[in-house]
Amino acid sequence: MSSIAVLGAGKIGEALLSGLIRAGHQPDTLSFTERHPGRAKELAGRHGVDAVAVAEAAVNADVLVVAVKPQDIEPLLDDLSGSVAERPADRGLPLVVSLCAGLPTALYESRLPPGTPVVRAMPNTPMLVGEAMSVISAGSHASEDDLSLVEELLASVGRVLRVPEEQQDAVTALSGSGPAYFFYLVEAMIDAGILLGLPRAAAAELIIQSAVGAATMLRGSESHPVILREAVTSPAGTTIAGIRELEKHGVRAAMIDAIEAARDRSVELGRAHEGTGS
Ligand SMILES: NC(=O)C1=CN([C@@H]2O[C@H](COP(=O)(O)OP(=O)(O)OC[C@H]3O[C@@H](n4cnc5c(N)ncnc54)[C@H](OP(=O)(O)O)[C@@H]3O)[C@@H](O)[C@H]2O)C=CC1
Ligand SMILES: O=C(O)[C@@H]1CCC=N1
Repeated sequence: MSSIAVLGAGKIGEALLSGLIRAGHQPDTLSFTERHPGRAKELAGRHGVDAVAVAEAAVNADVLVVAVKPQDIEPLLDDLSGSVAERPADRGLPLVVSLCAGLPTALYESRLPPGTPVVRAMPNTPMLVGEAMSVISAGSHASEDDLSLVEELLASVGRVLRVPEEQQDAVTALSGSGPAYFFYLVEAMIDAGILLGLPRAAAAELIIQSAVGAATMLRGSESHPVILREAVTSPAGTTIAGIRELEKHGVRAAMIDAIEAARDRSVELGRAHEGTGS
């Protein structure tokens, strides 16, 4: 089994560690790096995984998963480029997997030793419960074996799709950020229940179970979401009265604009590092 080091064990890095352990990866094949000793200790205790220095991970791990904020990538790349170059020849180059929104594989390739294989991956937080949607793209030195290894790794915590790298900003907006939009809608619907006088716990149970039921129907059905929605929408009934308000408030257009803005931000995060390569 490949040894995997997660560089930056924040929200998504910890979700990955936790998802991999849940999926049966042995904790002694995993490690992570963190800037704050307190957080490193807490995580090591929670998951039974070793906290290591970036230089140690860069020399020893087979796979380096980069999970820092895009704004923090420059110092990490500086550290990595020196340390990866110090790997013993018989270890070969590590496979670098970037989870960072917006950052192209070309950025890593321009800063790491020549030939370093890089895969860009965009997972999402449902990997915590084995239901991630992860999307992967190969950089110019990543082989089919590299891509398959990342696919296998991420398949242990959810579903995986391959796309050409130019689609990754759109992917980031749709499935990377997507869970946040569902959580936002659920929050808003629970608030509506409170407005209508239901206890918060009851409103939450009604909406969460409805979300799980709707998601299960979407996954299991050959039907388009429109057909499923029409089946709920009775003539002169309650649902159409609600749908009319959603249309009046431009909720569909707002969702399209929101996802377009997220895509644009992903592009912008990548552009911030243009010209920093050697
Ligand atoms: N959250 C999500 O749903 C998803 C996030 N991503 C991507 O994952 C990346 C991380 O996001 P997220 O987990 O939300 O962010 P977090 O800020 O929660 O996690 C990043 C972690 O990396 C640490 N860190 C920063 N620099 C270093 C370094 N040089 N060495 C070791 N640790 C370091 C940070 O420490 P400190 O606290 O000091 O900043 C922080 O704990 C981003 O690039 C994001 O685009 C991708 C898919 C989904
Ligand atoms: O908000 C972000 O930038 C990250 C990337 C996708 C989900 N969270």
